[in-house]
Amino acid sequence: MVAYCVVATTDVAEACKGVNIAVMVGGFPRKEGMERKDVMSKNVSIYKAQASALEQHAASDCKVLVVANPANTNALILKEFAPSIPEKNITCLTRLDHNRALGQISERLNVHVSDVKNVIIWGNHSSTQYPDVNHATINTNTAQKPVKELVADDNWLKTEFISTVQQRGAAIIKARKVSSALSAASAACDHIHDWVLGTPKGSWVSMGVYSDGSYGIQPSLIYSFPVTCEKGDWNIVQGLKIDEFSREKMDKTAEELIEEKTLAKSCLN
Ligand SMILES: NC(=O)c1ccc[n+]([C@@H]2O[C@H](COP(=O)([O-])OP(=O)(O)OC[C@H]3O[C@@H](n4cnc5c(N)ncnc54)[C@H](O)[C@@H]3O)[C@@H](O)[C@H]2O)c1
Ligand SMILES: O=C(O)C[C@H](O)C(=O)O
Repeated sequence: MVAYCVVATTDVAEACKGVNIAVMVGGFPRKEGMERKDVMSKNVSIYKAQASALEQHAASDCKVLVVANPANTNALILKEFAPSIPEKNITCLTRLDHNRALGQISERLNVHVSDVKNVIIWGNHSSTQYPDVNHATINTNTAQKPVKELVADDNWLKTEFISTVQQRGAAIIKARKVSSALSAASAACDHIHDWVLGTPKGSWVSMGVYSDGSYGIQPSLIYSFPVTCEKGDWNIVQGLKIDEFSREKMDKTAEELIEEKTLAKSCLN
């Protein structure tokens, strides 16, 4: 028999005691008209305190998923102030953007969302993120076909598709006056599920992870990459061909993360 027990507490030490998986949703959320980095100073101090609590009280193998915005930079602050948690155990949520990209393609092609795979979200969970379908495929009855070939509209893929995914969070806030809830929770479950149990063979997902310099992205940023997961570990998918259009978009979102990192550091002083 498995015994479940929920501890509801406002004591951060008690909340972090012995945890193996920490999903960090606490924070000051973005309101209509704000960019995610506008909530930086409030969240930097929250993440500094929560990192220290995890550092002191969490299990040594604790896996951390930062959801609260600005998610990538909050995760970076958390990493700085929880030095004993391995850097591979600190991630942020871009799976929501990944799922949104799958959803846009599935609608466009009128196929089931589970038949679309290997989209990529590069970079920041912000309006500079780069949703990339260059390597994405669709399962048809007979074969796997490239999304680019089936959509057959490069202009749509390079403009409306990208901006719809980039702006989806803002569109939800405009419509609801609060940020996405169920889709974000579902994406957080997807992220942890695949991280712990593994990604299906031949598929990857997007996760915000500590850059090791792959694809020329500056190390020491939390940047969203395509990853495969196995036995509780993620690995960045290597060797994907990057064209000039993608390179520019990937660098632009990295630049924003470098700016956020500088801003976050200035908030700490
Ligand atoms: N990465 C993503 O894909 C994604 C998706 C949806 C929402 N978000 C972000 O997730 C966060 C939560 O969103 P929400 O709609 O649930 O917001 P919310 O305001 O309903 O919840 C935030 C919670 O944080 C708590 N909080 C405030 N200060 C705190 C502190 N110092 N320590 C601990 N907790 C504190 C608040 O009491 C509140 O319960 C926001 O930052 C939002 O922007 C991210
Ligand atoms: O956009 C936001 O601030 C909320 C969330 O990050 C989202 O993408 O829905």
